[in-house]
Amino acid sequence: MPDMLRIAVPNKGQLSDPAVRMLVEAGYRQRKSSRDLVMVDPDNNTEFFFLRPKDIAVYVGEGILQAGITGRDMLLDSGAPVDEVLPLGFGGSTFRFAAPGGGRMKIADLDGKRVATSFDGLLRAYLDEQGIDARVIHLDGAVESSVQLGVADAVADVVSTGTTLRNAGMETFGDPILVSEAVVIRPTDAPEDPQIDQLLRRLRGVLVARDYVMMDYDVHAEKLESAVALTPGMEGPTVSPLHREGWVAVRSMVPRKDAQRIMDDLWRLGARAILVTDIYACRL
Ligand SMILES: Nc1ncnc2c1ncn2[C@@H]1O[C@H](COP(=O)(O)OP(=O)(O)OP(=O)(O)O)[C@@H](O)[C@H]1O
Ligand SMILES: O=P(O)(O)OC[C@H]1O[C@H](OP(=O)(O)OP(=O)(O)O)[C@H](O)[C@@H]1O
Ligand SMILES: [Mg+2]
Repeated sequence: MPDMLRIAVPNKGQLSDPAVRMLVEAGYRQRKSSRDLVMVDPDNNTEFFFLRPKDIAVYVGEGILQAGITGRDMLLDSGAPVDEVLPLGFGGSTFRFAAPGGGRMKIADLDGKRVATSFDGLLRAYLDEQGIDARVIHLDGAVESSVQLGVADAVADVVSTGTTLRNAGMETFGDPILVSEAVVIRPTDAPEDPQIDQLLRRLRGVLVARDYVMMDYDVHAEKLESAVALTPGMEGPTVSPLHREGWVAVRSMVPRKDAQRIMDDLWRLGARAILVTDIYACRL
């Protein structure tokens, strides 16, 4: 038996629940209480450590844990020797500048100003790259209040819906510094690991099961080529004979978001008995 795989999972914050949900969908056991710090899953020879999202890159970078789930923004902010190996499609956000009256500001206006953030590493790197000489004020959270309270002139912060900024009377300006989402990270130059490959295959399977549905339909053989052009599938659809002269049954994966439009198009083409079902799990 190989050593137990050790994986870091966010213990709180925006990424915690969706990360746990995804691991459960991938067949892993998860903690019962939000106070548990460690959870052993003997069936999968895996141990999960519940850690602060910002610390996860540090643990993985030190090689203590073989992989972790964190935000791309946190990974880059940490400067730890870790690589992003799989984007996970949740925890989507942008990292942006904002200030009162930001609508009329440019990034160059930050020269000589104070900018508050919880992501010093990211912000400093960006300011240096842009050649802007601003003072970085580190805050642990609730950064949006800093301007109103007079400790900063602008902020660089995580923006999702923009509600928090709006409520603080601020507007974003400049291009986003970074577009982020939850990602799986591994130590830089980590060796091949069959257990990690299996974890990643399972997570990719969850992503596909979420994004795709299975579509079945019957169509006249004469229309098969046009129908298949609408539902090309992953490696070509399965076509089986029907017990009805001149007709075939087709089965193909289609993107979930396009399913209704494809059903309409197939119907117009003369396809019938069009069925859509969820994919519970998959390995492609
Ligand atoms: N409102 C949001 N919507 C989506 N993703 C978000 C949102 N806020 C933060 N994130 C993302 O979630 C990740 C974790 O951020 P979160 O704010 O939960 O951690 P945190 O507040 O710094 O954690 P803690 O303060 O508990 O250490 C980051 O990658 C961030 O980009
Ligand atoms: O654009 P919005 O949809 O309003 O979301 C963005 C806010 O969400 C996060 O805060 P969180 O709730 O994690 O609090 P924190 O300041 O303690 O990190 C982030 O730091 C922003 O403040
Ligand atoms: Mg937060």
